[in-house]
Amino acid sequence: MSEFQYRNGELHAEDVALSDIAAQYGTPCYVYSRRAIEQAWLAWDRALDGLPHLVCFAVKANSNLGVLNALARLGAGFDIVSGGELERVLAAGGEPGKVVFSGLGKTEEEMRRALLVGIKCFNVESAAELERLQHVAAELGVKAPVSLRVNPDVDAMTHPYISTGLKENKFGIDINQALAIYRRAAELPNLEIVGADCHIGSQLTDDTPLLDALDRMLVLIDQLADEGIRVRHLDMGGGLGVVYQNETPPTPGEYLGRVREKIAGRDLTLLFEPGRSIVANAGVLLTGVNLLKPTEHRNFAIIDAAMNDLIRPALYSAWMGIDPVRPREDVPVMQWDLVGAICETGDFLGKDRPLALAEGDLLAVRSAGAYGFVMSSNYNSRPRAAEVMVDGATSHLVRRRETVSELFAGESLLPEA
Ligand SMILES: Cc1ncc(COP(=O)(O)O)c(C=O)c1O
Ligand SMILES: N[C@@H](CCCC[NH3+])C(=O)O
Repeated sequence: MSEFQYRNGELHAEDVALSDIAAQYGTPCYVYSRRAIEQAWLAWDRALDGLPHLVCFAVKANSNLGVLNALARLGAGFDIVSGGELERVLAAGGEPGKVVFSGLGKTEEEMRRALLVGIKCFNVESAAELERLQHVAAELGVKAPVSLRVNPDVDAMTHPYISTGLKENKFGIDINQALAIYRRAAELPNLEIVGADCHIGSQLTDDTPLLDALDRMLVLIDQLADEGIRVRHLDMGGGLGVVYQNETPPTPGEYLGRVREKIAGRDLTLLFEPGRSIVANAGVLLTGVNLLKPTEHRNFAIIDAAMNDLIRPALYSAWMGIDPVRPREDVPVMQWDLVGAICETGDFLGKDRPLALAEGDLLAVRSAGAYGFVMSSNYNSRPRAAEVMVDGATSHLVRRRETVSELFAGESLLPEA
């Protein structure tokens, strides 16, 4: 059940009215529900009950320290893709031994830091990265735990920008080359092969491609075993879709039930890296209506959030639900384009939405907990929004709104002539 519900004619986050949050922290503002985040992670964890497993939240989906801290307290693992994400996990109280490091461009410095704090595994995406990791681990005199991220060449049937498991995508090691690169890894003295992994794309609304990828990974694991290379864990990445509009993705329980059948009888620890399915529907972007501009052709509602705050509609033509915080009946319903104040025609959060609007109204952009704030920018020198975590009847500011002077901190004027 959503933690964002109408009560007494007003949209609430858990037990807090969104209008109170807007009054206290201003808009635009991201609002997360701690209960929703916890329930979503627990749904994954409980569906794997009885199997050795670790559910590693994909930090890229939402890296706010408050969000990571809530998950760390549940015992979550974390999937990171940069040194910056590693530092966030550590600052949020995450256990380094539950961190897997994905990403195709790890630097020596990032590898060194991850080895020193003792992460669980490096998901290696190329032969060149393997050699680099060997070199860094040798310098430190340690063994690096390694899994190869395999590109299984399956079509995730999702938006092309978020499909990652096809031969033509830049991610992972071609499944046909995986055996050879595993053999090489087995020869390198400062590497220890611990796993195999893949991630084929995001916002998958059907689990057939995920299960096809699983079949391919199991064949590879058997081939490796025939060569005496034992893989202890299989990491199937993230990718499970959520409902934005009228999609019908499987629940984690349904998907993992099918995974369970396929791996029955195997001595394998299962890892997953869900991002969106943990946080998307645990967050909204709260925004105010700044000005109304009805024209002969379109009706524009200029809101105080823009594509710099939430880029999904502009970047992927993503549809996000947009609801009034306090629905009103004193003005007629009209078709509105909800646009930001940025100088780009692509700066909209929704188009053709039937809404009854007046200046000063508050709107909630739904399903904004994943790939929302993390993809925000300062374009048009706009300070980034605040982030608030609701927990029952209380709210905590988990990131304050940026100030304008922070926008140019670190920049400098030219030297005197
Ligand atoms: C390697 C990796 N793991 C996990 C994820 C998380 O994916 P999602 O948010 O779709 O669950 C991604 C992003 O798609 C990814 O690239
Ligand atoms: N940013 C994308 C998902 C990217 C997945 C990252 N591997 C989105 O909002 O849908």
